[in-house]
Amino acid sequence: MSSRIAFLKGHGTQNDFVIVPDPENAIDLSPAAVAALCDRRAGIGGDGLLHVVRSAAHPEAREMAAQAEWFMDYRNGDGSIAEMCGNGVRVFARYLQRSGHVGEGDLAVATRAGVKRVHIAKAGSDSGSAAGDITVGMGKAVFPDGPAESVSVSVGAHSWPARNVNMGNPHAVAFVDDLDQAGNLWAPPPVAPASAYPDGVNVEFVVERGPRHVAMRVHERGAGETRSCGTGACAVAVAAARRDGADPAVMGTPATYVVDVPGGRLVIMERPDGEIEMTGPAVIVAEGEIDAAWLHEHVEPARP
Ligand SMILES: N[C@@H](CCC[C@H](N)C(=O)O)C(=O)O
Repeated sequence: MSSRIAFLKGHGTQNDFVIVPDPENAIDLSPAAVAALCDRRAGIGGDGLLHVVRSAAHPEAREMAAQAEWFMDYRNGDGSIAEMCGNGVRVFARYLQRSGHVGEGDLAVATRAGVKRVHIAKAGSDSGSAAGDITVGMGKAVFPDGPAESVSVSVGAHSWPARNVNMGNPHAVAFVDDLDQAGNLWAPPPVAPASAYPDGVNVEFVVERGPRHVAMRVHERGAGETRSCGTGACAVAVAAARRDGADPAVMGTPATYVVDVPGGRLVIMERPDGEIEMTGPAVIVAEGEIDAAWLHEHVEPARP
């Protein structure tokens, strides 16, 4: 291992990530090392980490290498692995663009939830965002228990019915009267039955803001309360649509929802075939070098 490891820091609607470019998958990023890098006081700080690896060089992505050159090896801030990160994939694409690996336009990114199609808008176009927004084909939402509210979410003595929505990763979406009712979301709010989520769950609290316009707060599995969650915003948009009686498959037209998060705004469109597109910003804010000796202290020793 060299004595310095390059990193960048970026965010999408303030869901922030440490980015570690490692094309040949040569860096030992143990859960402890990831947690150390994401620590906001003793490390760089981030809700999660984007390990940028060539698909051909990663055992979990090799089969996708023909479709997508790059694999987003996503880790939560506590070091755990997640299947997918919607804000992360936009920031991942922005990194690839900034580093010259790809240009504006279309690209494919391999993730643990399959290959995602990404479109990087031309700078200054479309949304008026200086860097150009990024749109991601997020796939279809799955309702493991059907579209009705099948689980419940609690905060203190208060409990709400919630929808179980899977966007590659698990979500529980609860509509509340006021986002303050969610209280402090650093600890995971209890979700029942726990058996609905054997691997843990991301929990979204949602209020209506207007026609096809909602706002949310989120507790992210493996990170605590974050300022945004892209997969969560998609889960919220489809849950809101079903609540409004808007099913694009039945209507034959897309349903578009604006989802406000504490860190900004995401626009989610569900097509009649169920495919969901998410559009939002992605920003690289810094780059630097990690002292490899410091990181090495956090790498778990190999077991005999
Ligand atoms: N912030 C992400 C989701 C990251 C993974 C999540 N915490 C999980 O464990 O499933 C997003 O933007 O989607």
